[in-house]
Amino acid sequence: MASCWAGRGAGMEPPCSSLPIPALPCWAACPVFLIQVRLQTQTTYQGIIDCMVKTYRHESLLGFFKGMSFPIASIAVVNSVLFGVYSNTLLALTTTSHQERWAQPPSYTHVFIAGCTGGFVQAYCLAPFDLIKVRLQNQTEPRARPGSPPPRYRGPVHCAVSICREDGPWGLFRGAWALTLRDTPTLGIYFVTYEWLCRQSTPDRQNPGAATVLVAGGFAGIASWAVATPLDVIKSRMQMGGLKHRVYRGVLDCMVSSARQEGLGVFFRGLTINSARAFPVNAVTFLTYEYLLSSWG
Ligand SMILES: C[N+](C)(C)CCCC[C@H](N)C(=O)O
Repeated sequence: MASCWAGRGAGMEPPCSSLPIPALPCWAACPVFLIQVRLQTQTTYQGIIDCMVKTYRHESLLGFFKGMSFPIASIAVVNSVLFGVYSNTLLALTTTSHQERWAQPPSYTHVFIAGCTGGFVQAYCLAPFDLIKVRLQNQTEPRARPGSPPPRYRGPVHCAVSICREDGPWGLFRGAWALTLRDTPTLGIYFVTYEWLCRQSTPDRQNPGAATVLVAGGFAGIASWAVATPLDVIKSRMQMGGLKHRVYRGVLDCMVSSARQEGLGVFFRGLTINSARAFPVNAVTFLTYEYLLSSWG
């Protein structure tokens, strides 16, 4: 069996099914994504509970799952790009193979550069999926209730086609620059936090155990979301530009006018809910990554 799981003592087995693991936390995380996006882009809610109650009253339980089928389908692709670019950049920078990664750990600078590179590349793969998710999640119309005005987008494909028709194919990349600014440095921080926590809690040159990987992955997610939230707010607002929001001239314009109108607190909207979601999602993500690396690497 894989090297990562080998040196950890008798009875330590890798998880039996690795690929389907992220599916469950992803679906469970849908309502959290929806609340986060609405809190960040709409001013009608007083907080998490208020947003949940209003969404439930107006759109029923199904309302919480709006806009997620498409991004969930894309998660495998986006994560493969991120982790693939990250580990290959690290390989190119350090010439240490995956198997020797814990015995000859790369420097934190190399981990940071590889994380930033992965973040930069994945941002452009993620951009169209994320745009569609944000647009659909911001539709507050109840589903198919006779007599009520129809929502602007009927589903992810209709949303993509409408954006292409209105703004051309590049319209699918609206907000992509803010997304790149959000993900490039914060994914560097993500991988550095993970590596640091693993190394702190594992004896020198040994592979981290499954519990260590889960905890380190969870905290890496929280740390990177804590830093990313201000730009996440800006990204979501720019993606909504032209719909419920005014069109911003750029990232800076969006930052300045949001802060002027709503105060500095605007940059931390969705932080609590993001962090609560980030722990389990990223714990499972890293466990799956380590398992796959050790069995294929
Ligand atoms: C860089 N940024 C903070 C945006 C995301 C970092 C973690 C990515 C993970 N797929 C998640 O959804 O939590």
